Amino acid sequence: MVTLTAPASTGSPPSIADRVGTIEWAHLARELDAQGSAVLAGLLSPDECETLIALYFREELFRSRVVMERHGFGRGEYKYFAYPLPAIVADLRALLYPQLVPIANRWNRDLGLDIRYPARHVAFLDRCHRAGQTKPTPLLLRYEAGDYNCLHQDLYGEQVFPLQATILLSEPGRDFEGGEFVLTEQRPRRQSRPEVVPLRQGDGVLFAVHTRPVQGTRGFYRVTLRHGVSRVRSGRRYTLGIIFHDAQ
Ligand SMILES: O=C(O)CCC(=O)C(=O)O
Ligand SMILES: [Fe+2]
Repeated sequence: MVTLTAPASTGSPPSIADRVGTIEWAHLARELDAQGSAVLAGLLSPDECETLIALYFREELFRSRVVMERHGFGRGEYKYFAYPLPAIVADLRALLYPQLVPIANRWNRDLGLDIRYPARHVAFLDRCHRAGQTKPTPLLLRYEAGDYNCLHQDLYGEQVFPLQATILLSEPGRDFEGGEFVLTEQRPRRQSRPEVVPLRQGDGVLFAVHTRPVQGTRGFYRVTLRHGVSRVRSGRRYTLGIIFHDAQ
């Protein structure tokens, strides 16, 4: 886990760029290599979380709403932002991406894949758009008591950036109970490994979208990841999802 420096009590919190800049990316990369996920503690302030939750009710900001039960995805709902993204969402997406590119490129090399990612997010989006993936994928999710999110992978076409982020906007214990962020890792010819990632309000979790390399005794092998959310027992839970590829 990487803990970000708490904003000074006077003045405004540091910009997203300053916060992303102070993250110990080398440490985070080791965590991602070891576990397939890593926590960014205190990525957003409580005020920023509440502001993002309030956006959920501004219909004009979104391109679509998905009721998960209708598709067998679980229970609860989410909304995909339309372009232009709200500034804080656009900033997180554009600023986290370049930090993740070296990890993504190394993972592809270790998996024997030819694809490499450009240093800037606009260049990767251009690649997505040319492949017909033009719709924005950042989303807000909302869960109430009894809701959950089935294990899944956020793939939206052949263009895939192999890491993504989810930020918990609600405070566990106060706003909701249950609703844990869960990852599973399926290893070749072995049973799946579950991992629950404890998060507080404002914490982000970075994780592999679909596959990642794991160092074995005879080189790297590929594991398959899925993520989801256990049942919310009470209250309401909101998250912000940042996916770096666009959708068809
Ligand atoms: O609500 C969550 O914690 C998971 C959200 C999710 O599936 C995503 O961000 O892609
Ligand atoms: Fe997801």
